[in-house]
Amino acid sequence: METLDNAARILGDLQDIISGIDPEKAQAVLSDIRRANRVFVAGAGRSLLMMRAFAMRLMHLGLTVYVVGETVTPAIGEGDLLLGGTASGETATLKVMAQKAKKAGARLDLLTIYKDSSIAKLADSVLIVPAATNQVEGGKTSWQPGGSSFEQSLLVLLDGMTAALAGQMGIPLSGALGLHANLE
Ligand SMILES: O=P(O)(O)OC[C@H]1O[C@](O)(CO)[C@@H](O)[C@@H]1O
Repeated sequence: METLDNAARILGDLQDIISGIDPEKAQAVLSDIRRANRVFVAGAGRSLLMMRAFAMRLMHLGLTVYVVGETVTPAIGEGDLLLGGTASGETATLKVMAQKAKKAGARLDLLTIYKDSSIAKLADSVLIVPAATNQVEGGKTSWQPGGSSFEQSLLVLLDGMTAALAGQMGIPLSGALGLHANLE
């Protein structure tokens, strides 16, 4: 039962976190995704895994999307969007990517907990995910390790965004898997 009690506690936390997200800011990111020539997603560790999952869904919807760091990911430039996911907003590798993307003329949207973080300060648009980490930094402290509550929130938020995007593009979600990899 301990496992299921913990899972239920996570679901309760997620409910609070998701309901604390600004819907207008979420729509702004969604509009940026639709407007972009190409979308590049980036992050580190488990945050990157969640961004990867979102990239797959954007591909399913027919958008041109790349994961930064993949061998086949091309140069970013004007008209493109770099969408970063980072709990701390301070991860060094993502900061360098953000700086380079801005220099190349791309737009930078960031999903993070901290609006005053150094990567958030570089961003054109910041969507705050009011999760917590296990660091004691002024605000909340999570009972879970590292950025777990942020990472879980990211997956749920981005799946919600996928459904909204599909609706706005007139694509039935149930039929959105036609482009899914057939070599697996
Ligand atoms: O989400 P952030 O703050 O960029 O941190 C990423 C780090 O967090 C982790 O995803 C673990 O929670 C690590 O794998 C990674 O190093």
